[in-house]
Amino acid sequence: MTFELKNVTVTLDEHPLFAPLTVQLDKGQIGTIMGPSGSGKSTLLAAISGTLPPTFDCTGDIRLNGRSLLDVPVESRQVGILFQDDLLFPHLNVYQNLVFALPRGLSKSEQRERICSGLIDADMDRFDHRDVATLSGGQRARISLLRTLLAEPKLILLDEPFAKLDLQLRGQFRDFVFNRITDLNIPALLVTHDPADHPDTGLLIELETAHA
Ligand SMILES: Nc1ncnc2c1ncn2[C@@H]1O[C@H](COP(=O)(O)OP(=O)(O)OP(=O)(O)O)[C@@H](O)[C@H]1O
Repeated sequence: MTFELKNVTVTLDEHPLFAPLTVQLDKGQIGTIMGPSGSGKSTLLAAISGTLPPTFDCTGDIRLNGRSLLDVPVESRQVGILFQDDLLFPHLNVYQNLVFALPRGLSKSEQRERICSGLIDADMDRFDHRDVATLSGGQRARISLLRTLLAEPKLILLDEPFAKLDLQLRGQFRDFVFNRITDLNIPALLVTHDPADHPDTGLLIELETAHA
């Protein structure tokens, strides 16, 4: 199995935030995590990406492509994250924002080729020198996704990435994201409050409150 959570929960002062979770996702499959506010959805994503604050502990096992991630440092996990706030660097242009994400060791021409082909794919081929502050919400969202994908993640985590987009843009961007995940053939976990975000072929995962 490509991605597995085995009896995973996150504890704060030894109290579990949610009931132990077991999930399996195959390549290209999207798991939609739903649950009440404060149930631990974002904290679970932080445990998977390796960015859990030290006040929390993670128990159980998290496996990606056959190996446990628990002892793997954050920079080696190959887990990409997309948030509802895009976190683009405001003082850099589109190209400069994207070049940061590329794997190390590429030549300048390889960097340019990957970025240009990504921009064409995002229907933004002449935007490389644009100041990110001048982009529309939908354009920012696509650049932000592109930045996540250029890092060649083996798993992608989506923390309410559609929440701030208006209804029409939301549907378009959602399709764009799901198509890229299918093309890359990597598993993805999506946190959302909107059942409409759940793809028909996806796996619905409900976070349940832990019993005392
Ligand atoms: N750094 C922290 N220190 C202490 N408690 C925290 C910290 N971060 C989050 N929490 C608490 O952990 C719990 C889970 O928070 P989390 O953000 O994961 O919930 P969520 O399910 O993503 O919520 P929402 O749907 O509202 O975004 C909450 O009770 C929250 O207050």
